Amino acid sequence: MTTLEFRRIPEAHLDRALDLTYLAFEESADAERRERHREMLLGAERVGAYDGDDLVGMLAARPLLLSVPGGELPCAGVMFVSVSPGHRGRGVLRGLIGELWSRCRAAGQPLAALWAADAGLYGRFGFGAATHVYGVEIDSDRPLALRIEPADLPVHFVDPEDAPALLAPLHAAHRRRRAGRVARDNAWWRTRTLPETEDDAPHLSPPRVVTLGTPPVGYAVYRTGDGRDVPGTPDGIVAVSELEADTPEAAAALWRHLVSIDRTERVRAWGRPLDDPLLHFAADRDQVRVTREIPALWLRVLDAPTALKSRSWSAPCDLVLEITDSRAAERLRLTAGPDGATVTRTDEAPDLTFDVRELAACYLGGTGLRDLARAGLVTEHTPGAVARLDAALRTEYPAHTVDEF
Ligand SMILES: CC(=O)SCCNC(=O)CCNC(=O)[C@H](O)C(C)(C)COP(=O)(O)OP(=O)(O)OC[C@H]1O[C@@H](n2cnc3c(N)ncnc32)[C@H](O)[C@@H]1OP(=O)(O)O
Repeated sequence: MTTLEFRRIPEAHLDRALDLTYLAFEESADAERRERHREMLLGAERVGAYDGDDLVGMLAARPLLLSVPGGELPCAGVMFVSVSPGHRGRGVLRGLIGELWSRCRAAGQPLAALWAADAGLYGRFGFGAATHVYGVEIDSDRPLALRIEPADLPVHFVDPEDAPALLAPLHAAHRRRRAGRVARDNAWWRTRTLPETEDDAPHLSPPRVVTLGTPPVGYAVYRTGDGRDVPGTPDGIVAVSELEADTPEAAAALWRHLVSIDRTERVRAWGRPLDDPLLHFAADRDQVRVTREIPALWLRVLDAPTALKSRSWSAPCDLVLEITDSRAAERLRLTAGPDGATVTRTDEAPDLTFDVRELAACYLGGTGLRDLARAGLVTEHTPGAVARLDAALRTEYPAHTVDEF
Protein backbone atom coordinates (compact mmCIF):
# COMPACT_ATOMS: atom_id res chain seq x y z
CA MET A 1 0.00 0.00 0.00
CA THR A 2 1.33 3.46 -0.84
CA THR A 3 1.46 6.23 1.71
CA LEU A 4 0.08 9.60 0.83
CA GLU A 5 1.95 12.72 1.80
CA PHE A 6 0.19 16.05 2.20
CA ARG A 7 2.44 19.01 1.44
CA ARG A 8 2.56 22.41 -0.17
CA ILE A 9 2.41 22.42 -3.98
CA PRO A 10 5.45 24.38 -5.18
CA GLU A 11 5.18 26.92 -7.99
CA ALA A 12 7.06 24.49 -10.23
CA HIS A 13 4.09 22.05 -9.99
CA LEU A 14 1.40 24.57 -10.99
CA ASP A 15 0.93 23.06 -14.44
CA ARG A 16 0.49 19.61 -12.90
CA ALA A 17 -2.00 21.10 -10.45
CA LEU A 18 -4.02 22.67 -13.28
CA ASP A 19 -3.97 19.43 -15.29
CA LEU A 20 -5.20 17.55 -12.23
CA THR A 21 -8.04 19.97 -11.61
CA TYR A 22 -9.24 19.89 -15.26
CA LEU A 23 -9.09 16.07 -15.14
CA ALA A 24 -11.05 15.93 -11.86
CA PHE A 25 -13.74 18.35 -13.12
CA GLU A 26 -13.80 16.77 -16.62
CA GLU A 27 -13.09 20.21 -18.09
CA SER A 28 -10.73 21.82 -20.52
CA ALA A 29 -9.41 25.35 -20.53
CA ASP A 30 -8.20 27.70 -23.23
CA ALA A 31 -4.98 29.66 -22.71
CA GLU A 32 -6.76 32.69 -21.23
CA ARG A 33 -8.71 30.64 -18.68
CA ARG A 34 -5.67 28.56 -17.76
CA GLU A 35 -3.69 31.75 -17.16
CA ARG A 36 -6.48 33.12 -14.94
CA HIS A 37 -6.55 29.91 -12.91
CA ARG A 38 -2.76 29.92 -12.63
CA GLU A 39 -2.93 33.47 -11.23
CA MET A 40 -5.57 32.33 -8.70
CA LEU A 41 -3.40 29.42 -7.60
CA LEU A 42 -0.31 31.60 -7.33
CA GLY A 43 -2.01 33.85 -4.77
CA ALA A 44 -3.39 30.94 -2.73
CA GLU A 45 -2.26 28.43 -0.11
CA ARG A 46 -1.92 25.20 -2.13
CA VAL A 47 -2.13 21.80 -0.48
CA GLY A 48 -1.24 18.71 -2.49
CA ALA A 49 -1.67 15.00 -1.85
CA TYR A 50 1.37 13.21 -3.26
CA ASP A 51 1.55 9.48 -3.93
CA GLY A 52 5.31 9.23 -4.28
CA ASP A 53 6.09 11.93 -6.82
CA ASP A 54 2.59 11.93 -8.29
CA LEU A 55 0.23 14.77 -7.44
CA VAL A 56 -3.07 12.91 -6.94
CA GLY A 57 -5.14 15.43 -5.01
CA MET A 58 -5.17 19.13 -4.28
CA LEU A 59 -7.05 22.08 -2.95
CA ALA A 60 -6.22 25.76 -2.72
CA ALA A 61 -7.28 28.41 -0.25
CA ARG A 62 -7.33 32.05 -1.11
CA PRO A 63 -6.89 34.44 1.83
CA LEU A 64 -10.11 36.46 2.07
CA LEU A 65 -11.58 39.08 4.35
CA LEU A 66 -15.20 38.12 4.92
CA SER A 67 -17.73 40.57 6.31
CA VAL A 68 -19.34 39.29 9.51
CA PRO A 69 -22.02 41.12 11.50
CA GLY A 70 -20.39 44.33 12.69
CA GLY A 71 -16.95 43.67 11.20
CA GLU A 72 -14.82 41.37 9.12
CA LEU A 73 -12.61 38.32 9.69
CA PRO A 74 -9.81 36.52 7.84
CA CYS A 75 -11.22 33.52 6.01
CA ALA A 76 -9.69 30.78 3.85
CA GLY A 77 -11.58 30.70 0.54
CA VAL A 78 -11.35 27.04 -0.47
CA MET A 79 -11.32 26.24 -4.19
CA PHE A 80 -9.93 23.81 -6.80
CA VAL A 81 -10.86 20.76 -4.67
CA SER A 82 -9.72 17.92 -6.94
CA VAL A 83 -8.81 14.27 -6.52
CA SER A 84 -7.57 12.16 -9.38
CA PRO A 85 -10.25 9.66 -10.53
CA GLY A 86 -7.88 6.77 -9.79
CA HIS A 87 -7.47 7.82 -6.13
CA ARG A 88 -11.05 8.58 -5.11
CA GLY A 89 -12.79 7.04 -2.12
CA ARG A 90 -9.51 6.55 -0.22
CA GLY A 91 -9.65 9.54 2.10
CA VAL A 92 -7.55 11.91 -0.03
CA LEU A 93 -10.01 14.78 0.40
CA ARG A 94 -10.28 14.11 4.13
CA GLY A 95 -6.47 14.27 4.40
CA LEU A 96 -6.29 17.49 2.36
CA ILE A 97 -8.88 19.17 4.56
CA GLY A 98 -7.13 18.06 7.75
CA GLU A 99 -3.90 19.57 6.45
CA LEU A 100 -5.67 22.77 5.45
CA TRP A 101 -7.25 23.19 8.89
CA SER A 102 -3.78 23.01 10.50
CA ARG A 103 -2.54 25.69 8.14
CA CYS A 104 -5.57 27.93 8.72
CA ARG A 105 -5.08 27.73 12.47
CA ALA A 106 -1.39 28.54 12.10
CA ALA A 107 -2.26 31.50 9.84
CA GLY A 108 -4.88 32.87 12.27
CA GLN A 109 -7.86 32.26 9.99
CA PRO A 110 -10.87 31.52 12.22
CA LEU A 111 -13.13 30.85 9.22
CA ALA A 112 -13.02 28.89 5.98
CA ALA A 113 -15.60 29.09 3.22
CA LEU A 114 -16.37 27.63 -0.18
CA TRP A 115 -18.91 27.38 -2.95
CA ALA A 116 -19.95 23.76 -3.17
CA ALA A 117 -20.35 21.98 -6.47
CA ASP A 118 -21.93 19.17 -4.47
CA ALA A 119 -24.13 20.23 -1.55
CA GLY A 120 -24.05 16.75 -0.01
CA LEU A 121 -20.30 16.69 0.38
CA TYR A 122 -19.16 19.32 2.86
CA GLY A 123 -21.44 18.95 5.89
CA ARG A 124 -19.27 16.04 7.06
CA PHE A 125 -16.34 18.46 7.28
CA GLY A 126 -18.29 20.89 9.48
CA PHE A 127 -19.42 23.33 6.79
CA GLY A 128 -22.90 24.84 7.04
CA ALA A 129 -24.84 26.80 4.42
CA ALA A 130 -24.34 30.33 5.78
CA THR A 131 -25.89 32.41 3.01
CA HIS A 132 -28.60 31.70 0.47
CA VAL A 133 -29.57 33.45 -2.74
CA TYR A 134 -32.64 33.65 -4.91
CA GLY A 135 -32.63 33.20 -8.66
CA VAL A 136 -35.06 35.75 -10.11
CA GLU A 137 -36.47 36.11 -13.62
CA ILE A 138 -38.32 39.06 -15.09
CA ASP A 139 -40.32 38.95 -18.32
CA SER A 140 -39.01 41.91 -20.29
CA ASP A 141 -41.37 41.84 -23.28
CA ARG A 142 -43.26 44.64 -21.48
CA PRO A 143 -42.22 47.52 -19.21
CA LEU A 144 -41.50 46.63 -15.60
CA ALA A 145 -44.65 47.17 -13.55
CA LEU A 146 -43.72 49.01 -10.35
CA ARG A 147 -45.52 50.06 -7.20
CA ILE A 148 -43.06 52.90 -6.50
CA GLU A 149 -41.81 55.80 -8.62
CA PRO A 150 -38.26 55.04 -9.87
CA ALA A 151 -35.54 57.64 -9.24
CA ASP A 152 -35.47 60.18 -12.05
CA LEU A 153 -31.70 59.96 -12.60
CA PRO A 154 -29.68 59.21 -15.73
CA VAL A 155 -28.14 55.81 -16.40
CA HIS A 156 -24.46 55.96 -17.48
CA PHE A 157 -22.52 53.22 -19.24
CA VAL A 158 -19.13 52.72 -17.62
CA ASP A 159 -16.05 51.22 -19.23
CA PRO A 160 -15.32 48.00 -17.23
CA GLU A 161 -11.72 49.27 -16.95
CA ASP A 162 -12.97 52.29 -14.98
CA ALA A 163 -15.58 50.39 -13.01
CA PRO A 164 -13.50 49.22 -10.00
CA ALA A 165 -12.51 52.76 -8.96
CA LEU A 166 -16.05 54.08 -9.45
CA LEU A 167 -17.93 51.19 -7.85
CA ALA A 168 -15.58 50.25 -5.00
CA PRO A 169 -16.92 52.85 -2.51
CA LEU A 170 -20.54 51.82 -3.16
CA HIS A 171 -19.64 48.15 -2.91
CA ALA A 172 -17.74 48.73 0.35
CA ALA A 173 -20.67 50.63 1.89
CA HIS A 174 -23.10 47.83 1.03
CA ARG A 175 -20.63 45.22 2.26
CA ARG A 176 -20.51 46.90 5.67
CA ARG A 177 -24.26 46.33 5.99
CA ARG A 178 -24.28 42.70 5.03
CA ALA A 179 -22.34 39.76 6.35
CA GLY A 180 -21.05 37.15 3.93
CA ARG A 181 -19.34 39.48 1.50
CA VAL A 182 -15.76 39.30 0.35
CA ALA A 183 -13.48 42.37 0.31
CA ARG A 184 -12.47 43.09 -3.28
CA ASP A 185 -9.21 44.47 -4.50
CA ASN A 186 -8.56 45.58 -8.08
CA ALA A 187 -7.51 42.10 -9.15
CA TRP A 188 -10.74 40.67 -7.78
CA TRP A 189 -12.86 43.20 -9.69
CA ARG A 190 -10.90 42.45 -12.86
CA THR A 191 -10.72 38.65 -12.72
CA ARG A 192 -13.77 37.63 -10.68
CA THR A 193 -16.41 40.35 -11.09
CA LEU A 194 -15.69 41.68 -14.57
CA PRO A 195 -13.85 39.01 -16.57
CA GLU A 196 -14.18 39.38 -20.32
CA THR A 197 -15.77 35.92 -20.51
CA GLU A 198 -17.90 34.18 -17.90
CA ASP A 199 -16.61 30.63 -17.21
CA ASP A 200 -20.12 29.23 -16.81
CA ALA A 201 -21.65 31.14 -19.74
CA PRO A 202 -19.05 31.77 -22.46
CA HIS A 203 -21.81 32.57 -25.00
CA LEU A 204 -22.73 35.79 -23.19
CA SER A 205 -21.33 39.25 -24.02
CA PRO A 206 -18.47 40.88 -22.11
CA PRO A 207 -19.66 42.59 -18.91
CA ARG A 208 -21.74 45.76 -19.18
CA VAL A 209 -21.64 48.14 -16.27
CA VAL A 210 -24.20 50.88 -15.65
CA THR A 211 -24.41 53.41 -12.86
CA LEU A 212 -27.30 55.59 -11.81
CA GLY A 213 -26.77 59.30 -11.13
CA THR A 214 -23.60 61.29 -10.45
CA PRO A 215 -22.13 60.46 -8.00
CA PRO A 216 -23.61 57.01 -8.43
CA VAL A 217 -26.37 55.89 -6.08
CA GLY A 218 -26.51 52.45 -7.60
CA TYR A 219 -25.00 50.20 -10.24
CA ALA A 220 -25.64 47.01 -12.14
CA VAL A 221 -23.30 44.50 -13.81
CA TYR A 222 -24.82 42.33 -16.52
CA ARG A 223 -24.19 40.48 -19.77
CA THR A 224 -26.47 39.94 -22.71
CA GLY A 225 -26.78 37.07 -25.14
CA ASP A 226 -28.96 34.41 -26.57
CA GLY A 227 -31.03 32.57 -24.00
CA ARG A 228 -29.94 29.11 -25.09
CA ASP A 229 -30.19 27.76 -21.56
CA VAL A 230 -33.44 29.56 -20.71
CA PRO A 231 -36.46 27.95 -22.37
CA GLY A 232 -38.70 30.37 -24.31
CA THR A 233 -36.14 33.14 -24.80
CA PRO A 234 -34.81 32.70 -28.34
CA ASP A 235 -34.07 36.39 -28.75
CA GLY A 236 -32.04 36.84 -25.69
CA ILE A 237 -31.56 37.45 -22.04
CA VAL A 238 -30.00 40.01 -19.77
CA ALA A 239 -27.99 38.06 -17.18
CA VAL A 240 -27.51 40.24 -14.10
CA SER A 241 -24.66 39.31 -11.81
CA GLU A 242 -24.90 42.26 -9.44
CA LEU A 243 -27.19 45.19 -8.66
CA GLU A 244 -26.72 47.44 -5.66
CA ALA A 245 -28.63 50.62 -4.92
CA ASP A 246 -28.76 53.06 -2.02
CA THR A 247 -32.53 53.51 -2.17
CA PRO A 248 -35.50 51.47 -3.41
CA GLU A 249 -36.18 54.19 -6.01
CA ALA A 250 -32.64 53.81 -7.38
CA ALA A 251 -33.02 50.02 -7.48
CA ALA A 252 -36.34 50.41 -9.33
CA ALA A 253 -34.70 52.70 -11.92
CA LEU A 254 -31.88 50.20 -12.53
CA TRP A 255 -34.26 47.22 -12.87
CA ARG A 256 -36.44 49.28 -15.21
CA HIS A 257 -33.39 50.02 -17.35
CA LEU A 258 -32.43 46.32 -17.52
CA VAL A 259 -35.98 45.34 -18.49
CA SER A 260 -36.00 47.93 -21.31
CA ILE A 261 -32.88 46.59 -23.13
CA ASP A 262 -33.74 45.93 -26.78
CA ARG A 263 -33.85 42.48 -28.30
CA THR A 264 -34.13 40.66 -24.99
CA GLU A 265 -37.13 38.88 -23.52
CA ARG A 266 -36.01 37.92 -20.06
CA VAL A 267 -33.90 39.42 -17.31
CA ARG A 268 -32.32 36.76 -15.17
CA ALA A 269 -30.46 37.39 -11.91
CA TRP A 270 -28.99 34.32 -10.26
CA GLY A 271 -27.83 35.61 -6.89
CA ARG A 272 -30.27 38.02 -5.29
CA PRO A 273 -30.51 38.58 -1.53
CA LEU A 274 -33.52 36.99 0.14
CA ASP A 275 -34.86 40.42 1.15
CA ASP A 276 -34.49 41.95 -2.34
CA PRO A 277 -36.78 45.03 -2.45
CA LEU A 278 -37.58 44.15 -6.09
CA LEU A 279 -39.77 41.33 -4.82
CA HIS A 280 -41.89 43.86 -2.94
CA PHE A 281 -42.02 46.85 -5.29
CA ALA A 282 -42.72 44.76 -8.42
CA ALA A 283 -46.42 45.27 -9.15
CA ASP A 284 -46.87 42.07 -11.14
CA ARG A 285 -45.43 38.99 -9.45
CA ASP A 286 -46.21 36.96 -12.55
CA GLN A 287 -43.72 39.22 -14.33
CA VAL A 288 -41.07 38.98 -11.57
CA ARG A 289 -40.62 35.45 -10.32
CA VAL A 290 -38.35 33.70 -7.82
CA THR A 291 -37.21 30.67 -9.77
CA ARG A 292 -35.04 29.01 -7.13
CA GLU A 293 -33.33 29.37 -3.79
CA ILE A 294 -29.87 27.90 -3.37
CA PRO A 295 -27.18 27.80 -0.70
CA ALA A 296 -24.39 30.21 -1.68
CA LEU A 297 -21.51 30.40 0.81
CA TRP A 298 -20.67 27.31 2.86
CA LEU A 299 -18.89 28.35 6.03
CA ARG A 300 -16.65 26.43 8.46
CA VAL A 301 -16.00 27.99 11.86
CA LEU A 302 -12.50 26.84 12.83
CA ASP A 303 -12.04 29.00 15.92
CA ALA A 304 -15.39 29.46 17.62
CA PRO A 305 -14.19 31.72 20.50
CA THR A 306 -12.58 34.19 18.06
CA ALA A 307 -15.54 34.08 15.71
CA LEU A 308 -18.07 34.67 18.49
CA LYS A 309 -16.04 37.52 20.02
CA SER A 310 -15.62 39.23 16.65
CA ARG A 311 -19.23 39.72 15.60
CA SER A 312 -21.86 42.14 16.86
CA TRP A 313 -24.84 41.02 18.94
CA SER A 314 -28.37 42.37 18.75
CA ALA A 315 -29.55 41.43 22.24
CA PRO A 316 -27.98 40.37 25.53
CA CYS A 317 -27.42 36.70 26.30
CA ASP A 318 -25.36 34.74 28.81
CA LEU A 319 -25.29 31.08 27.84
CA VAL A 320 -23.09 28.00 27.89
CA LEU A 321 -22.88 26.58 24.38
CA GLU A 322 -21.74 23.05 23.70
CA ILE A 323 -20.46 22.94 20.13
CA THR A 324 -19.82 19.49 18.72
CA ASP A 325 -18.02 18.31 15.63
CA SER A 326 -17.20 14.84 14.37
CA ARG A 327 -14.24 14.50 16.75
CA ALA A 328 -14.87 16.58 19.85
CA ALA A 329 -17.08 18.98 21.76
CA GLU A 330 -16.16 22.31 23.28
CA ARG A 331 -18.11 24.22 25.90
CA LEU A 332 -18.02 27.99 25.76
CA ARG A 333 -19.66 30.56 27.99
CA LEU A 334 -20.86 33.34 25.72
CA THR A 335 -21.70 36.61 27.43
CA ALA A 336 -22.80 38.93 24.67
CA GLY A 337 -24.78 42.05 24.05
CA PRO A 338 -24.84 45.22 21.99
CA ASP A 339 -21.53 46.34 23.63
CA GLY A 340 -19.59 43.21 22.60
CA ALA A 341 -18.94 39.69 23.78
CA THR A 342 -16.67 37.66 26.01
CA VAL A 343 -16.15 33.96 25.40
CA THR A 344 -14.49 31.62 27.90
CA ARG A 345 -13.99 27.86 27.90
CA THR A 346 -15.93 26.17 30.69
CA ASP A 347 -16.90 22.81 32.19
CA GLU A 348 -20.34 24.06 33.27
CA ALA A 349 -23.49 22.30 32.10
CA PRO A 350 -24.57 23.57 28.68
CA ASP A 351 -27.73 25.54 27.98
CA LEU A 352 -27.62 24.54 24.31
CA THR A 353 -25.89 21.81 22.28
CA PHE A 354 -25.46 21.97 18.53
CA ASP A 355 -23.03 20.95 15.82
CA VAL A 356 -20.40 23.27 14.38
CA ARG A 357 -22.43 23.10 11.11
CA GLU A 358 -25.32 24.84 12.86
CA LEU A 359 -22.95 27.47 14.23
CA ALA A 360 -21.81 28.13 10.65
CA ALA A 361 -25.38 28.33 9.34
CA CYS A 362 -26.48 30.95 11.87
CA TYR A 363 -23.18 32.80 12.51
CA LEU A 364 -23.57 35.38 9.72
CA GLY A 365 -27.30 35.84 10.34
CA GLY A 366 -28.25 33.87 7.24
CA THR A 367 -30.32 31.23 9.06
CA GLY A 368 -32.28 31.58 12.28
CA LEU A 369 -31.22 29.39 15.21
CA ARG A 370 -34.93 28.91 15.94
CA ASP A 371 -35.41 27.34 12.51
CA LEU A 372 -32.53 24.96 13.16
CA ALA A 373 -34.03 24.08 16.56
CA ARG A 374 -37.39 23.41 14.91
CA ALA A 375 -35.55 21.11 12.52
CA GLY A 376 -34.28 19.07 15.47
CA LEU A 377 -30.68 20.27 15.08
CA VAL A 378 -30.32 22.17 18.38
CA THR A 379 -30.81 20.64 21.82
CA GLU A 380 -32.17 23.08 24.36
CA HIS A 381 -31.21 22.05 27.92
CA THR A 382 -32.42 25.31 29.49
CA PRO A 383 -35.89 26.51 28.48
CA GLY A 384 -35.72 29.84 26.62
CA ALA A 385 -32.06 29.45 25.61
CA VAL A 386 -32.85 29.03 21.90
CA ALA A 387 -34.96 32.21 21.89
CA ARG A 388 -32.23 34.20 23.69
CA LEU A 389 -29.41 33.13 21.38
CA ASP A 390 -31.63 33.53 18.32
CA ALA A 391 -32.46 37.13 19.32
CA ALA A 392 -28.78 37.91 19.99
CA LEU A 393 -27.67 36.52 16.62
CA ARG A 394 -30.19 38.48 14.56
CA THR A 395 -28.93 40.97 11.99
CA GLU A 396 -30.70 43.88 10.36
CA TYR A 397 -30.04 42.56 6.84
CA PRO A 398 -29.81 38.89 5.88
CA ALA A 399 -26.33 37.72 4.99
CA HIS A 400 -25.68 37.61 1.25
CA THR A 401 -22.84 36.48 -1.03
CA VAL A 402 -22.40 36.84 -4.77
CA ASP A 403 -18.64 36.53 -5.07
CA GLU A 404 -17.79 33.07 -6.29
CA PHE A 405 -14.24 31.83 -5.86
C1 LIG B 1 -15.03 24.00 -3.42
C2 LIG B 1 -14.95 23.02 -4.59
O1 LIG B 1 -14.01 23.00 -5.30
S1 LIG B 1 -16.29 21.96 -4.76
C3 LIG B 1 -15.82 20.78 -5.98
C4 LIG B 1 -15.40 19.44 -5.43
N1 LIG B 1 -14.65 18.75 -6.49
C5 LIG B 1 -15.24 17.98 -7.44
O2 LIG B 1 -16.44 17.78 -7.48
C6 LIG B 1 -14.28 17.41 -8.50
C7 LIG B 1 -14.57 15.94 -8.80
N2 LIG B 1 -14.55 15.10 -7.61
C8 LIG B 1 -13.41 14.85 -6.89
O3 LIG B 1 -12.32 15.32 -7.19
C9 LIG B 1 -13.54 13.91 -5.68
O4 LIG B 1 -14.55 12.98 -5.94
C10 LIG B 1 -13.91 14.66 -4.36
C11 LIG B 1 -12.91 15.80 -4.11
C12 LIG B 1 -15.31 15.23 -4.41
C13 LIG B 1 -13.86 13.64 -3.20
O5 LIG B 1 -12.50 13.19 -3.03
P1 LIG B 1 -12.16 11.77 -2.32
O6 LIG B 1 -10.72 11.75 -2.05
O7 LIG B 1 -12.73 10.67 -3.12
O8 LIG B 1 -12.97 11.89 -0.95
P2 LIG B 1 -12.65 11.07 0.38
O9 LIG B 1 -12.31 9.64 0.00
O10 LIG B 1 -11.65 11.79 1.20
O11 LIG B 1 -14.04 11.07 1.06
C14 LIG B 1 -14.29 11.84 2.23
C15 LIG B 1 -15.75 11.69 2.57
O12 LIG B 1 -16.56 12.33 1.57
C16 LIG B 1 -17.50 11.42 1.01
N3 LIG B 1 -17.64 11.76 -0.41
C17 LIG B 1 -16.70 11.69 -1.37
N4 LIG B 1 -17.18 12.16 -2.54
C18 LIG B 1 -18.47 12.55 -2.29
C19 LIG B 1 -19.49 13.14 -3.09
N5 LIG B 1 -19.30 13.43 -4.39
N6 LIG B 1 -20.68 13.41 -2.49
C20 LIG B 1 -20.90 13.11 -1.19
N7 LIG B 1 -19.94 12.57 -0.39
C21 LIG B 1 -18.76 12.29 -0.93
C22 LIG B 1 -16.91 10.05 1.25
O13 LIG B 1 -17.92 9.07 1.30
C23 LIG B 1 -16.23 10.25 2.60
O14 LIG B 1 -17.19 10.22 3.62
P3 LIG B 1 -16.90 9.58 5.06
O15 LIG B 1 -15.48 9.94 5.40
O16 LIG B 1 -17.90 10.21 5.93
O17 LIG B 1 -17.07 8.12 4.86
